[in-house]
Amino acid sequence: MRVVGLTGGIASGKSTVSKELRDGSGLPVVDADKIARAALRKNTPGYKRVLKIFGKGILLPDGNVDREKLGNIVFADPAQRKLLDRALGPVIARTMLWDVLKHWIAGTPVLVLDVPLLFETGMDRYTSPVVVVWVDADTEEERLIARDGLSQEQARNRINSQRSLDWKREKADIVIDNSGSLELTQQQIQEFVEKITTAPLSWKEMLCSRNFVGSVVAVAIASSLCWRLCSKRDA
Ligand SMILES: CC(C)(COP(=O)(O)OP(=O)(O)OC[C@H]1O[C@@H](n2cnc3c(N)ncnc32)[C@H](O)[C@@H]1O)[C@@H](O)C(=O)NCCC(=O)NCCS
Ligand SMILES: Nc1ncnc2c1ncn2[C@@H]1O[C@H](COP(=O)(O)OP(=O)(O)OP(=O)(O)O)[C@@H](O)[C@H]1O
Repeated sequence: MRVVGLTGGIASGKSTVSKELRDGSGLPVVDADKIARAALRKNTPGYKRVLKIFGKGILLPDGNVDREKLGNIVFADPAQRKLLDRALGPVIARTMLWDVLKHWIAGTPVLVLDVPLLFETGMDRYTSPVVVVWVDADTEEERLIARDGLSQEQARNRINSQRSLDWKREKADIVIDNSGSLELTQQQIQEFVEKITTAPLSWKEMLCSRNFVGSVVAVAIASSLCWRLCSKRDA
């Protein structure tokens, strides 16, 4: 299975690109933001861990986490953000791993992991190619403010809580420049989909493929059975 990493900055257009990959090209996408949202749902283990750290002050009257309030706390203070990352990181990582495994078992040929913190968490080591959705800094800030109704300070805090988009761009295998129109972005997506669905498998992808692992396991079981039968017969 080819596991493609999709990342970028906050509001750079990852969801826009991943929606196009899913709906336009039929590629399955594992969405880390969606998993993170589920991990904070009321009374889940993630919710309980976060509540222990941040206290009941981050709750809405109905007991759900006030995401805006928690966001304002963690994006204004790196130490608080680290606490949240430590509480939710393992829960998110476990769910993602499980999702990848399900796709591997089902024989999915190409899977996209949409992970905002792909580089920051080191997950880029397990994905290839790594696709970075890039926009210039002014456009990123404008789109973030327009989408989430944030003040400029709130938007800057959120942007600065991640590695810069230019740094991510340097580390990318493929860059999608989403500073222009959606049509221009769609053209780039089509070119990249063509590349990832037709490129031959690397040796790492072949070693991890379901068929290869299946064959190794089958040979191991068969030789162990043979060995047992032969040693019984000789005894
Ligand atoms: C702080 C929270 C409650 C704010 O919720 P809110 O609805 O305002 O934002 P949302 O979840 O839609 O995230 C928007 C974007 O913020 C950025 N972001 C989210 N968490 C982090 C983080 N810990 N560090 C840096 N950037 C982050 C991402 O680019 C993400 O796409 C929420 O972001 C959260 O629970 N974050 C921790 C989980 C996490 O690390 N998510 C990223 C998955 S890799
Ligand atoms: N090419 C584009 N032209 C105009 N607006 C765009 C373009 N691409 C995305 N947008 C808008 O910019 C905003 C941010 O895009 P999107 O939500 O896809 O970013 P994201 O990287 O997934 O954000 P986050 O990191 O917060 O999850 C959205 O309101 C989206 O509609």
